[in-house]
Amino acid sequence: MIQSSMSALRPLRTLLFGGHYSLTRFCSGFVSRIRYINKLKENDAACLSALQNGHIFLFHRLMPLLQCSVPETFRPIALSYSEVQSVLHKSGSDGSLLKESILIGCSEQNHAQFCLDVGELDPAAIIKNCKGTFMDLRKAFFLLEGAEAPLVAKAQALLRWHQINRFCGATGQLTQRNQAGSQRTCSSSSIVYYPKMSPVVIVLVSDGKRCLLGRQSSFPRGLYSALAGFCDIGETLEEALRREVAEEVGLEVQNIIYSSSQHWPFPHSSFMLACHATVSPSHSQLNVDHLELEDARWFTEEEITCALQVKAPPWRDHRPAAWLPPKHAVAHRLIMEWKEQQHSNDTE
Ligand SMILES: NC(=O)C1=CN([C@@H]2O[C@H](COP(=O)(O)OP(=O)(O)OC[C@H]3O[C@@H](n4cnc5c(N)ncnc54)[C@H](OP(=O)(O)O)[C@@H]3O)[C@@H](O)[C@H]2O)C=CC1
Ligand SMILES: [Mg+2]
Repeated sequence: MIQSSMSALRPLRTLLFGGHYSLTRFCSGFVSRIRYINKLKENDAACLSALQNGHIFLFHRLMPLLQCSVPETFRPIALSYSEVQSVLHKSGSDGSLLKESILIGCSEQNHAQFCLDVGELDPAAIIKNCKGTFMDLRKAFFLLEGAEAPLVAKAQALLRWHQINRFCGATGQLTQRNQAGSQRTCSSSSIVYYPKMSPVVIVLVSDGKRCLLGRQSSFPRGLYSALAGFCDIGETLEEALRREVAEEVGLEVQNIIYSSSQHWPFPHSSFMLACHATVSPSHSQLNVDHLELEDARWFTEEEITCALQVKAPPWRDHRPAAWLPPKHAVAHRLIMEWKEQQHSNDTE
């Protein structure tokens, strides 16, 4: 089903070193992969050839095709070009759809990776032929392991971006994509459009002994998370963060410390910038804006430890126990970092 890594290396070597590659140079895997992806974005013919030797992840109306190996363990299915050709053929398509595949990356085994939305075709035939299932990303994202969740999220974000950027905002004309799908151009206005992410700040506020979590009414029952909000045009990260906390809970934060970032596929494609911040205990009185948040409250370390043990909301309880975002979410990372910090404070 999956091509051997040696055969997939050939196009990469030829492209980078014109066939006279040096093994020593080639062995710097990370740099080679990055440059390979960059070449594929610039060179349509090379990208088409990489597609013929690459791995393709199928989606149906933005739902990834997943295979369940062990109960509750899902993986995206990597298909070869000929396998997708055969699947399309069996679904009554002539295979020309394959050219619409979008480049998403390059595996550590040097397979160029692509995604393709087959939303026009009957999903039942594809599911039967691939022995998989198309699953809503909101559910799939949390069932996938390690590096596969961000890859699937990136693929879905790119597919969505292409679906909603078919026309130029200035001329109303159709835009054309390059083969990699890394940009779209309007031939009439010459405007080049690139895939976009919306910057979002997310912050775990601490008063020294407790951390602040909130929930929107749209969250699953009992789920609490760090405060988050979209950056306005012209704002710095720090300004957006101070504004969001002031708007949502009426506090003025200090000591902003950057933690990490992540691409987040919801609601569309967000670039989460995660930070820690503090307020003094004497200025920790909350004034929650209930138009934005259903609830916000301070959690002790003990309460956080309990909440981390709740795996899913206890549906029958009238007031369900609080539970926290899963490991994939940068909010989870902020909470774990805060917990560690509490321990190092105790041992100082
Ligand atoms: N990865 C993680 O750990 C976490 C991720 N998140 C993500 O952060 C995102 C932002 O948090 P949230 O509290 O909802 O944000 P906000 O507090 O900014 O509130 C969301 C509202 O902001 C308005 N808005 C402004 N700019 C945009 C934009 N570019 N795109 C969409 N809406 C915009 C919309 O209002 P209107 O509808 O009135 O136009 C929207 O309903 C969430 O979508 C969530 O998925 C949140 C918590 C944890
Ligand atoms: Mg918010």
